[in-house]
Amino acid sequence: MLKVDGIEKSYKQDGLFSKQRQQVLKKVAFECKQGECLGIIGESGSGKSTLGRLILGIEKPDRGRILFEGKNVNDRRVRMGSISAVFQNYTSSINPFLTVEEAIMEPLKAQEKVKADMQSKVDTLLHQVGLDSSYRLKYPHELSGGEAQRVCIARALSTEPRCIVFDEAISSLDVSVQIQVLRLLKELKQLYQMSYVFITHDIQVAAYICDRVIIFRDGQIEEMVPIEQLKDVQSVYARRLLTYLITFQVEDQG
Ligand SMILES: Nc1ncnc2c1ncn2[C@@H]1O[C@H](COP(=O)(O)OP(=O)(O)OP(=O)(O)O)[C@@H](O)[C@H]1O
Repeated sequence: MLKVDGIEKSYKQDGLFSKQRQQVLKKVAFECKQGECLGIIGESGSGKSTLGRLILGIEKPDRGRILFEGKNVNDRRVRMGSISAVFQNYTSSINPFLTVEEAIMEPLKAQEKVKADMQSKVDTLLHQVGLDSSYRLKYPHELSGGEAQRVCIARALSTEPRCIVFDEAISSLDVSVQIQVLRLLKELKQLYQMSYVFITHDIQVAAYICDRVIIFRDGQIEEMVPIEQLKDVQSVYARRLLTYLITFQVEDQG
């Protein structure tokens, strides 16, 4: 369904006259199957978000290609309505001047797919993310973090995408809200048979929702494992990273 084929990406390094480029992604290749949740775990700065932006077509790779159902995501028509995103920063993801209803309908308007029964569609989406119709006319500043992120999920679902990229999408929520949202995402994935690319630094979250994970290191795939084999990763780096993340999370929660 989603095929990342040998992509490379570099950015110009800081400094007005610098000609040097930082190679952020190096020959990254993998596939995400239909209905699969593929986790991307890696250290800060390893290139996870860059990879997410390339999958979403927000930026283009220097080399290689990303195919969605055999077609290049560089073409807006290929990704529009088919690939959605939910980012960490839910407050800035929603236009503060739009009501919840308008925010949810925004992607459909962009697709010129606004229909007469739009209100019932908004109600259905709100219901699916655990919010009732009374939220329709609220503004983002009237929502809690968890509610705002549910609205972002409803908006991402509005076009009935076949793939959603989550970039640290639940990291800033309280742990209890994280669990609710994760349950919700699992149910929705099953309901719509969607694929998820789930970028996270949280190993427990990955263990809960992902079918497979890619351990990312310095812009490259270090290892790719089914979630049930996560504790058996082979490379020394992957083992160290996982141990570090688990220790960090346990300390963080204790
Ligand atoms: N638009 C950009 N211009 C220049 N450099 C960039 C740009 N975007 C990312 N980078 C650099 O690319 C590297 C990878 O960044 P990226 O945000 O993809 O990492 P990450 O793994 O998502 O990190 P984090 O977990 O902290 O979000 C970093 O060194 C970053 O400074």
